[in-house]
Amino acid sequence: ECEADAYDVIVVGAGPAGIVVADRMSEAGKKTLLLEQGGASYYITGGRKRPSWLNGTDLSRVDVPGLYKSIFATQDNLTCSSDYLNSFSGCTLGGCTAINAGLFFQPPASDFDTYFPENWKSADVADAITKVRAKQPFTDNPSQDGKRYLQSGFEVAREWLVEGAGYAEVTINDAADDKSKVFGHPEYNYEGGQRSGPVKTYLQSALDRPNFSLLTGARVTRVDRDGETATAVIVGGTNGTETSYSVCSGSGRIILSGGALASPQLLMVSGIGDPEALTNLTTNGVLSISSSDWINNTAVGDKLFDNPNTFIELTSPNITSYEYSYDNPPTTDKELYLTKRSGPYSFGSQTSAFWDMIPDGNGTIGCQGTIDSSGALDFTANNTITLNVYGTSGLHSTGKVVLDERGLAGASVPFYTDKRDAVAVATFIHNIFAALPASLTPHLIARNSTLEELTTWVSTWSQYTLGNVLHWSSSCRFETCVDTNTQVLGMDNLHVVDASIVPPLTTNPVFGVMIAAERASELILALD
Ligand SMILES: Cc1cc2nc3c(=O)[nH]c(=O)nc-3n(C[C@H](O)[C@H](O)[C@H](O)COP(=O)(O)OP(=O)(O)OC[C@H]3O[C@@H](n4cnc5c(N)ncnc54)[C@H](O)[C@@H]3O)c2cc1C
Repeated sequence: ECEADAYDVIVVGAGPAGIVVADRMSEAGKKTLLLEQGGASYYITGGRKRPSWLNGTDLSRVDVPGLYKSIFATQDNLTCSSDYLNSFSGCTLGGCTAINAGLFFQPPASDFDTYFPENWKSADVADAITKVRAKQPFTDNPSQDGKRYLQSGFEVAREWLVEGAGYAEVTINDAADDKSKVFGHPEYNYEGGQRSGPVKTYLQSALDRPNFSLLTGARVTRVDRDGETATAVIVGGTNGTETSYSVCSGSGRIILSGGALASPQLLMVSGIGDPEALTNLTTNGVLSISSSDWINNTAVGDKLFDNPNTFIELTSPNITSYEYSYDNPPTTDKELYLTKRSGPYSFGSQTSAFWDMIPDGNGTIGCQGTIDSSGALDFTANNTITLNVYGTSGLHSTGKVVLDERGLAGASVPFYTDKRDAVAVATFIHNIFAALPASLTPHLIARNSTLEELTTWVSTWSQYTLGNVLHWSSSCRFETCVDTNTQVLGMDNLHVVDASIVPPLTTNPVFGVMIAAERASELILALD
């Protein structure tokens, strides 16, 4: 009964969420179209951007974990252009999972039980978690020769946090529910010493199905709707041309998976959002839908979240720092990687991760630390490492997705507007500094700083404080922006499934975003 050229499901955006949901829709027999504005990333997708030392291999720069940090220096069209987004983000097959560090931590059950609505509690997402774990490999020991590399920082941190501060050493994803004073080797979604992620797993199973189509270089500019029914997505071409892709009338669904900045933007340019923002879009000539056809909802783009980051530089005579190179890795490390997928280039520079839950009224605020293999900014001498401290779940301060006069999305996230957040992060630092060994010297903040001094320091801007981690989430929340089936409020067949619907997690987002996409797939399929 569906029109010949229409789809059962159109998914906008091939990030981790869009790939998972498109795979599950096609698996269920839906004629599925996945639209991605970016292009090739991993070698298997046709990606060929790489340093010359990878010539002759079946690797692009995306495949090699140790090239992670180079994305901040050269982007090769893997990130979103300033004609599309006012933020640093992945715009390529895999979305940010093609450019990120690959840290892959399962969120604790308490995140679902505390912050998610009915139908999304830990018991409800248990199958979704099992599915992600079955389909997406991860490891805390990525080097294929089985050895751990660049461990001097890990050993110093273990002495400090485990022997000194009483943290438990755990295999992080085996003890996923425990995020109080735990320490371990970071988990990465790598396989065989290479970057994995949904492009290497879910996208490959989708591509094997005849009812699945993937279109790259396809930027969706808006959703066409007939009142409460989404009918098509419009893809912009060069010179203002437009192509329309329709969903089956009566039964089709459109799923927005553009990420926590882009999905609210797509809703707004389709006449769904805060009337003040829609009025601005109209004034600027971006929106031409009459205000009587708007779906007014101030929750679209509201309560955007990112983790506030603090860099702490630490020096110890027992540490040997390691700087990664894009063009010229040391010969032994290059050979180790090329011949055995081993050595420092088999992972993305983080050598340790740890968490604590800081009491906050009747609840808790999650805090995470990760330790990098080198110093940063003004402290790049050898013997130095960088500790990234972020506040995570339970933080109170949030921001907003803001559209500029061109209708492009950017982020406004004023960290620590709620002082409890700064106190929690400062408490985390204060607690671990109480156990800092004499051999480990912190820079810029004294080892005996008071809680008040640390609270002021984390919430005062410098190159080391108030940093964005680029973990955008929570900008289209359950019950105010989407219902618990991920349907946009006021719409019949328009969904948001990506980091936008995920509340602030205790862990880095990707694992949680993939769980959310698995759970959303179950709920969407159950609607038919
Ligand atoms: C530098 C960096 C490092 C990070 N490190 C980690 C890490 O180590 N571990 C971790 O867990 N998280 C990390 N993150 C965050 C994590 O990658 C993101 O939270 C996650 O990828 C979000 O998934 P998503 O599916 O919601 O959106 P995204 O990954 O942003 O994917 C959205 C996709 O949709 C496409 N799209 C958007 N709008 C349109 C449109 N209009 N038309 C067509 N296509 C569109 C985009 O091009 C993009 O490919 C990092 C992020 C960055 C930027």
